[in-house]
Amino acid sequence: MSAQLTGIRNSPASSGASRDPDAPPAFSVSGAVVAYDRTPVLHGVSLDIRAGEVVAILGPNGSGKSTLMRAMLGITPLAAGRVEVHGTALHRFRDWGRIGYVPQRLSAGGGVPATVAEIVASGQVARRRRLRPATRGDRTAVADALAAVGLADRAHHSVHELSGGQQQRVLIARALAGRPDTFVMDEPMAGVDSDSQRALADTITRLSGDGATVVLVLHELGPLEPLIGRGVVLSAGSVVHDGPPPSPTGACARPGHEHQHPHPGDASRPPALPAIDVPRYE
Ligand SMILES: Nc1ncnc2c1ncn2[C@@H]1O[C@H](COP(=O)(O)OP(=O)(O)OP(=O)(O)O)[C@@H](O)[C@H]1O
Repeated sequence: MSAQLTGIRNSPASSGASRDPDAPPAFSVSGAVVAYDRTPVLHGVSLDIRAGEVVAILGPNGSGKSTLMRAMLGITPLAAGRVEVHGTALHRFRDWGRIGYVPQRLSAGGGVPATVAEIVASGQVARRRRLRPATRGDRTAVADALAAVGLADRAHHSVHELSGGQQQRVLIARALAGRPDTFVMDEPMAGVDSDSQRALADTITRLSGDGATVVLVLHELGPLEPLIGRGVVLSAGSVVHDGPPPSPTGACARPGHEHQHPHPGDASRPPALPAIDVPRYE
């Protein structure tokens, strides 16, 4: 998809707002606590993400990255704390057309038979008025998004015919098709080949240049490294670093390092700046 991705026309619908220095943070999280089965997995996380900022959420497996993203979008309820989205308390926020969410892979289509184009068009629902049929502009946006991820020729295929990496690209296209100005992407590079990762990085760079806010869960910065000035590192449900993304160190810096295990000394290490995962995508 590399050459095609660079041709995307996906100017965020509200990029002007994102460039407004007086705009409220895209996300303001304070004291967020999330518990599953009464077991807390986020312990009072606080962070602001400015409109127009590109932020990587980093940390070991199970540290709470996906949970934080889902809590920021109201998908997972807070046990305590508060989230505001573009200046509005989450429970009052209605402008979901501004938000493009790329969940972790393999939820595209679920068990329902759906074509690639249908899944991508579902990304426009929040922007459409009820019962309004798709306009030519809507169809163009779907075609542009599919071209951007190199799947234009798969529009009418069942999503179940696609590989895991292609399904991931469908989820990214779905987010692009709604032309949001705020992207929340949970490991968008996972399962995507390295050429496509670079092309996707070009798209995210362009979206950022247009003023979009981009929050990404990443295991490694990879081709996005030049774009990411801020890394928020979670460890065991708490923020242990918020600033320039720390470099992977030691064995964790080795290309292809699998992070499915605790590091020696993890238990005793002070929660200062843990080594960053550099796992290999399958
Ligand atoms: N729906 C759920 N029900 C119960 N426990 C959950 C659920 N989702 C996540 N957890 C647990 O919450 C903790 C944080 O999980 P989470 O997926 O947010 O971490 P993560 O940092 O995104 O991990 P990974 O890098 O492996 O995706 C883990 O211990 C996980 O097992």
